[in-house]
Formats: sequence, structure tokens, C-alpha cells
Amino acid sequence: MLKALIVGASGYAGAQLAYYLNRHPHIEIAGLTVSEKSLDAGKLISDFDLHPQLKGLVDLPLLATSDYSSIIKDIDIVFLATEHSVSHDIAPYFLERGCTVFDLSGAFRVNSASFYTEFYGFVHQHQTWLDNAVYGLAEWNDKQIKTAQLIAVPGCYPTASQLPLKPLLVDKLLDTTQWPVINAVSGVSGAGRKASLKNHFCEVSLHAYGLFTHRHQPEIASHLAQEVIFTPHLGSFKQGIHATITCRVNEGVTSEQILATLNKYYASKPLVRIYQKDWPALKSVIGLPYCDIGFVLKGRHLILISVEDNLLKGAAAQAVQCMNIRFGFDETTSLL
Ligand SMILES: NC(=O)C1=CN([C@@H]2O[C@H](COP(=O)(O)OP(=O)(O)OC[C@H]3O[C@@H](n4cnc5c(N)ncnc54)[C@H](OP(=O)(O)O)[C@@H]3O)[C@@H](O)[C@H]2O)C=CC1
Ligand SMILES: CC(=O)N[C@@H](CCC(=O)OP(=O)(O)O)C(=O)O
Repeated sequence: MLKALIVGASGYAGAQLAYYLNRHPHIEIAGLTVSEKSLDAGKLISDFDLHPQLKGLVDLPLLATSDYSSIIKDIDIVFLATEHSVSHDIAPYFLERGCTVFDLSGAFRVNSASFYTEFYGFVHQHQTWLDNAVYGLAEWNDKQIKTAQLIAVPGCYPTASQLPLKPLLVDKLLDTTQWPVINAVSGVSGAGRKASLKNHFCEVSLHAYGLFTHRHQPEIASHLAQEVIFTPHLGSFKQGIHATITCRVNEGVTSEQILATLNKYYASKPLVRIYQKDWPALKSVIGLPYCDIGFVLKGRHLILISVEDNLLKGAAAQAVQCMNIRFGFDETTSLL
């Protein structure tokens, strides 16, 4: 059994990790932690006001600490389900002690120090770890994940955006002079569990945000090696991301070619499902670890639809998928 620690366990992504790791035949949850001053210190993660869906499954207490020295012993794997600056600060502690770290935040996703100053508001202090981090887009980077010590699990919007576009770019089916236009709508859980007016139920309707400035635009563009126009939207539903991606194909490209290319890259990938006709809806993926992809071509105009659960394929499920790949377990262990 490998021993795993979840830091930030009381959050939305952390609780999903706890659920998956508890069912995993090769993993023992060795600890669940929250911040030193957490209001949830000492509570069970399955308490009524936290994550009662875990009752009887994971009735473990939340340890409030910033000193991991007493729990680090014997830990093999650390999941950081913490905000970017927290992951940035604490990841090296675990890495230097030999743990394999799966970071769900953006702190190690893009190998550019200036990116962090511009989009995350802090100066990145760990260039060597940034150099060594492997981007955990599981369907594409499995070879590198197998030997990585630090896996930067992609963002929720970047996963939904890159999975449909990447095969078409790699196989040169897109006219890249027209930047793909990604309009994506996220449920409110994408903003995390902490209460704020911005994600208050009565305040959320449907609106675009981060126009030309969202940090996921450069994450998507750098990993696709293709500029994109990315506009996120907040919708009044709890979970899920629905991305509508409009692009232009090269002269002569047919629907059959697009389907063949998507199948070429994903037919053997159990967590990406390609639609031969019609296109997916959020209800196909909520509570499940899949990214579902459909498309329609008219002339040279292509619309791709991709959907995922932001907390699952967009966060916790992809992190566990990466862990499965890293440690040689079946990719879908505990996920399906
Ligand atoms: N929500 C989503 O859809 C997605 C989230 N992510 C990323 O995953 C990470 C977690 O997101 P999410 O679960 O939504 O966030 P939440 O706000 O729901 O949870 C954050 C967790 O971190 C804990 N925490 C806060 N400060 C510290 C600290 N200094 N040390 C240890 N724990 C701390 C919080 O508990 P407390 O405050 O009580 O200490 C809580 O358990 C973020 O980086 C996010 O960007 C990635 C993809 C999708
Ligand atoms: C709805 C909402 O607010 N979504 C978040 C993105 C989700 C997230 O947690 O960001 P990472 O994928 O970078 O970790 C946002 O736009 O900031």
C-alpha cells in the first residue's frame, strides 16, 4: 500500500480526492490537512457541514497545520488541493523529502517565471521544480508522468479546451491562422468552497469574465503551442464545464477525417469519449471522470463541444488518473 496525504482536504477538489483514494486498492489515506487557522480544524471530513456524502466512507479528521514534520514520515504521495500560492510555497517541502507530488493548482503548470508574475500575482521562487514539473494532461503526457516527481495537474478549463483541439492540431487539420475561439461555461464549484459574494447562489446568473485576461488562456496556448481566444463564463449550476470551440479547418478536411483523428488519439483512452453523431451535454459527465467530445463541421467551420465535471476530469479524477499512470496501476483504478 502507498500512503497518501491530501492537503486542502476540506475543499471541493480535496473531498473528491478523499472519495477516490478511499476506494483505491493500492492507496491508504495517511492524513487529511487544512490550514493552521482553519475553521474546520478537528472536524471529520464527513461532518454534516462539510462533506456528508463521505459519511461511513471517509470518517477521518481534518488536521489543521502548517508543520508537516510529524506526519511526513512514511508518506509516499502528496496531493495539493490548495490555492496556487499555497501549493507554490509547500510543494518543495514534500518534494525534497522524496514524496511524489500531484499539485491541483496552477503553481507549476507553465514553465515561465514571468507568467506567474503576470497572471498569478507572485514571483515564482522554485524555477528548478518548475523545470522538472510534468504537465499532467493524462492522455498526452503519460510517458513523462511515469517518471515524474512533480505532476502539475491541468486546470479545469484547460483540460476541456485542450483535449478536443490537440489531436486536430497535431494532425494539422486546423487552419491555425484563425485562432480557435473557446467559450466555456463553468459551474460555481469551479471557484472553490470558500463563501464570497461572487459565488453566492442569488448573485450568480450567467456572465462572461476574465475577457482576454484569464490565466487559463496562456496555460492553454502554451501547452497547445497555438494561440487561442478563451472566454470563461460562470453559470448558475454547481458542477461541470461546457466548452464550445469554434475553429477553421484546412481546405478539403472532412467530418470523416476529424472523427478518424479524434478516434486515433482517444479510442484507446478510457476517460475520453468521442461522439460519432450529436454532441455531449453536461448531464453525460457530472459525477463521472470523463471528458466527452463531439463536433459538427459546416464547410470549413468546425464547432467542437467538450464537457467534463470540473471537479473530476477537470481536477481530482485527472489527478488520480495521473497517479495511476505514475505508479503503474490501471489508468481508471478507483475512478470507474
Ligand atoms: N474547483 C475546481 O473546479 C478546480 C480547482 N482546481 C484547483 O484545485 C485547488 C483546490 O481547489 P478547490 O478545491 O476548488 O478549493 P477550495 O477553496 O474548495 O479548497 C481549498 C482547500 O485548501 C485549504 N487551505 C487553505 N489554505 C491552506 C493552507 N495554507 N494550507 C493547507 N490548506 C489550506 C482549505 O481549507 P481551510 O481554508 O479551512 O484551511 C480547503 O480545504 C486550487 O488550486 C484550484 O485552483 C483545479 C481545477 C478545478
Ligand atoms: C468558476 C471559476 O471561478 N473558475 C476558476 C477556475 C477553476 C480553477 O480552480 O482554476 P485552476 O484550474 O487554475 O486551478 C476561475 O476562473 O478562476
